[in-house]
Amino acid sequence: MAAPGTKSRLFRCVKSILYALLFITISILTIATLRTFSLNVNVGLQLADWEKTNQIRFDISQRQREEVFTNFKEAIRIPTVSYSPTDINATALHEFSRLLRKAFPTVFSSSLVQHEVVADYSHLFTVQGSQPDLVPYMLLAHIDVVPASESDGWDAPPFSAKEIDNFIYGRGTLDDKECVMGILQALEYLLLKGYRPQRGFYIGLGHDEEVSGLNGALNIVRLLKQRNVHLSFLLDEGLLVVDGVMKGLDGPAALIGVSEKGSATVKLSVTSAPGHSSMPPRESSIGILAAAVKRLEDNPMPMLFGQGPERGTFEHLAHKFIFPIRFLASNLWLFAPIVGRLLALKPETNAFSRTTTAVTMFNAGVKVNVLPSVAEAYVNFRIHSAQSLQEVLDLVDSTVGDQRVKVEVVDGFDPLPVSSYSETSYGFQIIKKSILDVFPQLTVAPGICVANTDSRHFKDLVADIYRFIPIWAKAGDAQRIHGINERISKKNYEDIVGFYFTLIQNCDVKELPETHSGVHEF
Ligand SMILES: CCCCCCCC/C=C\CCCCCCCC(=O)N[C@@H](CC(N)=O)C(=O)O
Ligand SMILES: [Zn+2]
Ligand SMILES: [Zn+2]
Repeated sequence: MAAPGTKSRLFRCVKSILYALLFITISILTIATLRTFSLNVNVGLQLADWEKTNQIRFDISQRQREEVFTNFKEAIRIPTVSYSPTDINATALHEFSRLLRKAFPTVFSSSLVQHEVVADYSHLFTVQGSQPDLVPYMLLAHIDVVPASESDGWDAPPFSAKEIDNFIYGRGTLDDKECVMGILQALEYLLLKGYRPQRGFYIGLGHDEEVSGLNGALNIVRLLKQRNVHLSFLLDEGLLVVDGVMKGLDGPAALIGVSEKGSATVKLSVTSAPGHSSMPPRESSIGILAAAVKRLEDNPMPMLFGQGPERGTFEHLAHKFIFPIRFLASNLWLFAPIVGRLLALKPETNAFSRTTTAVTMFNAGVKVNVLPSVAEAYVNFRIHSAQSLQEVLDLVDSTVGDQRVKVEVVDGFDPLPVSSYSETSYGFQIIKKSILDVFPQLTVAPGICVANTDSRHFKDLVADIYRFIPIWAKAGDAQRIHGINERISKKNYEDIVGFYFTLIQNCDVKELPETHSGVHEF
C-alpha cells in the first residue's frame, strides 16, 4: 500500500500536467483566434503610389462593341480541333490565320508589330517598346480546341457561336479563344488610340496546346532562345475568377496560377494466351488488369494539402471564408490535415490535396467467344507540387504489385516550379493591379493550376510564369471547360478585352512602388 505522501505527490503531479495541458490548449486557441481575425494578406501595394501609365481608358463605341463580338463569334465558328499531335485541322487553322489578319488590320500593319508564323499555324507577335532597357514580357494563348459534339447534350451547336440569354455558346469560348481574340482586340484598339508601349512584349499563339504544344509553343520557345530573348514574366491561361465555386467563400476571388501540377501517363497491360471462351483460365487478362486498376483507385496518392501553392490560396483567402472555415484556413499550421480531408470530398478540390489518379482508357477483347490476348489501360496522374514524377511512378509500381501487369510510362514531367508572388514580384503585382483596376470587388490570391498549359514549355526561358484569365466562373462552370455548353457572357468577354487593354498599359510601369506599409516604416 502506497504511503499517504506518495499519493498526494502523485495527485499534485497529475494536477500540474493537467494545468500545463490546459495552458497549452488555451495558448494554441488564443494564437489561432488572433490569426483568424488579423490574417489578411490581400493588402499591400494597392494603397501604394503607382507610376501612372494607364492613361488611355477602355471606352469603345457601340460600333466597336459590335465589332468585338463579331470577331469573337467568327473565331468560335472555325473548328480548330486538335485530336492528336498528328491529327489537327489544318484547313481550320489556315482559316483562323486569315481571320486574325482580317479582324486586326492595325496590329498587322503597325510598324511597331512584327508578325511571324511559326510551325505553319502558330503565331508570334513582337511588339516593340520605346524603352529597350525595360525587360519585355509575354502573353500566351492557344488557337486549338478539344473536340465537341452537339449530341452530347449541347443547347447550341458547339461551333455556332449562338447567343442565348446574353451568353455566346461554343467550343473555345472559355478555352482559349477569348484569350487569343481578347489580347489582339485590346492591342488593336490601343494602337488605334495612338498607344506606343514603353516596355516591349511578345504575344504567342500556339496551335496544338490541347495535344501538348510540342509543335507550336515549343517552336516559339526555340525561336526566342535562338534570339537570346529574356522575359520579365509570362502570362498564359490557367486559373480564373471563382464566384460561388467553393462553399463558404464569401465573395468572388481571382486566382492567379503560380505553378501547375506535373503529369504522368502510365500504360498498364496484361497478356495471356488467346483461346476458346469455353475453356477459360481461372483469371483472364481483363480480370487481372481490372484488379490492378481498382487497387490504384482504392489507394489514392498521399494527402499533401498545405505543402504546395494551394497553401497560399487558402492563407490569402482566409479572411473571406465564413466561420468556422475562416478559423481553419487561418491556422493551416494546425489544421492543414483536416482542411485537406474536407477538400478531398469533392473532385474539383481533391485536386488541390494530392496527386490525382484518373483511369482514362481501357481496351480489351475482340469477340464474345475469344479469350483476349491482351488487355490494356491508361492512367493519367496530375502530380501535386510536393511530389516528383519518380515518386509517383514508384508508388504506382508498388500499388500494382503484380508481376503479370506490365507498367510502362507513356509520358510525364515533374510539377512546374512555383513563380514568385511576393510584394516585390513584378509580374504578379502588375497582374494583380490590372485585375483590381478592372474588377475592384475581387480578392486576389495565388493558386495552383490543376491542368497543364503551353506555358510549361517556357520554364527555362522565364522564371515567373502566371496562369490567369478573368473568366467569371460560377458553380458548375468549370465543368463546361472541355465539357458541354461551354459559353461566356458578352459582358465577361468585353471585360476580358478591357483587362488586357489595362494590363498592357500597366506593364509600362518601370518598377513597383514601395508598399504602403513600407512607406510608414521609414
Ligand atoms: C478556393 C478554391 C476554388 C477552386 C476552384 C478551382 C476551379 C478550377 C477551374 C478550372 C481550371 C481550368 C483549367 C484550364 C486550363 C486547361 C488547360 C488544358 O486543358 N490543358 C490540357 C492540355 C495540356 N496542355 O496538357 C491538359 O490536359 O491539362
Ligand atoms: Zn486551354
Ligand atoms: Zn483545354
